[in-house]
Amino acid sequence: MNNPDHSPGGGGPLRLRRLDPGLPVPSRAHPSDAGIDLYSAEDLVLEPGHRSLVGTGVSVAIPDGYAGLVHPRSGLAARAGLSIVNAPGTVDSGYRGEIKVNLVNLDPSEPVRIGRGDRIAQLIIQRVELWEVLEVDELDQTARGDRGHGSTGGHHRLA
Ligand SMILES: O=c1ccn([C@H]2C[C@H](O)[C@@H](COP(=O)(O)OP(=O)(O)OP(=O)(O)O)O2)c(=O)[nH]1
Ligand SMILES: [Mg+2]
Repeated sequence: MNNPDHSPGGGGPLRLRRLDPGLPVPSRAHPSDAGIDLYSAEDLVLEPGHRSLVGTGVSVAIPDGYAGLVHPRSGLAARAGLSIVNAPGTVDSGYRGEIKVNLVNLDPSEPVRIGRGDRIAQLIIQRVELWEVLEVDELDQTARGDRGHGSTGGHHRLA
């Protein structure tokens, strides 16, 4: 359902260059979708367990204070086992090169065929805070302290 209150927000529009004019301009499938779908600039076959850095044919100028996150598409993940090695990939605001996607075939037996012009990933623009790092001698005390990685239990059914 469309949210009547949604607004473009942020510093949009996103300035984008097509390095490959043979591909469409990336867009959202629905106006309020979080992700802008990115196209593959290449034809390729990914064997099970293999990966490839795939061009999208676009570069963007994301304003400082924002980042682009390159997320997998859930349909391709469910149908074919296609994912992204470094999901979500981070596109820094200062980056002006081609956005590339490190695709991986996680299916144990079937190859994945990707055609030029297929939508292989989605770019989500998010605000980020550019905090400085301050080294200190001690951190404040908390109830959790240094306990993590399953310390609260609940994983007894998993091996
Ligand atoms: O999925 C991705 C992730 C990154 N990049 C580009 C944009 C990003 O700004 C740059 C660097 O990414 P990152 O900082 O994740 O990689 P790194 O290994 O730390 O490289 P660098 O030393 O260049 O920062 O690579 C992509 O095109 N696709
Ligand atoms: Mg980096």
